[in-house]
Amino acid sequence: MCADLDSRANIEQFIEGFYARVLADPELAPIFLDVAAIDLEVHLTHIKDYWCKLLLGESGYRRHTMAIHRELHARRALSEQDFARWIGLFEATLDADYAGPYAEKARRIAVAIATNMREGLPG
Ligand code: HEM
Repeated sequence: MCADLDSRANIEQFIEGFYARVLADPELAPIFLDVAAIDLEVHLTHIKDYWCKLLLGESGYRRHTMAIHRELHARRALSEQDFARWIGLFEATLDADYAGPYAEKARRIAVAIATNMREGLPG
């Protein structure tokens, strides 16, 4: 049976699965590992808090996501194709193991934020 994204434990597991795919992607992985040179553990903590805020209403995440992507975009332009890949991997992770109202909410939010983010970046 598929799990829903209705608890922190399930959201954390989903994010681990999503990042396994992102960091195995030949186009997206270098943006995280070379351009941003993330500290994976710190980054994953932020991402997990972010999705727990969006889906569960938790208040742990208080950072300026758009400004972070604007800075990133200035160093390495984030293209339409990059966003399509990001969404594709997000949805593939959902479709493999998750189902239910929270999983569908995550899908809708991810697509909406990706669209807004893309439209909010210059060029
Ligand atoms: C082309 C698509 C995307 C790429 C390549 C991308 C890449 C990145 C990278 C490299 C970072 C780390 C930046 C740094 O620490 O300097 C980051 C942070 C983050 N991204 Fe994205 N991103 C994309 C789309 C999205 C979307 C659509 C969302 C939301 C639905 C999102 C949410 C976040 C969050 C919450 C952070 C953490 C920021 C923090 O440190 O607080 N990203 N992203």
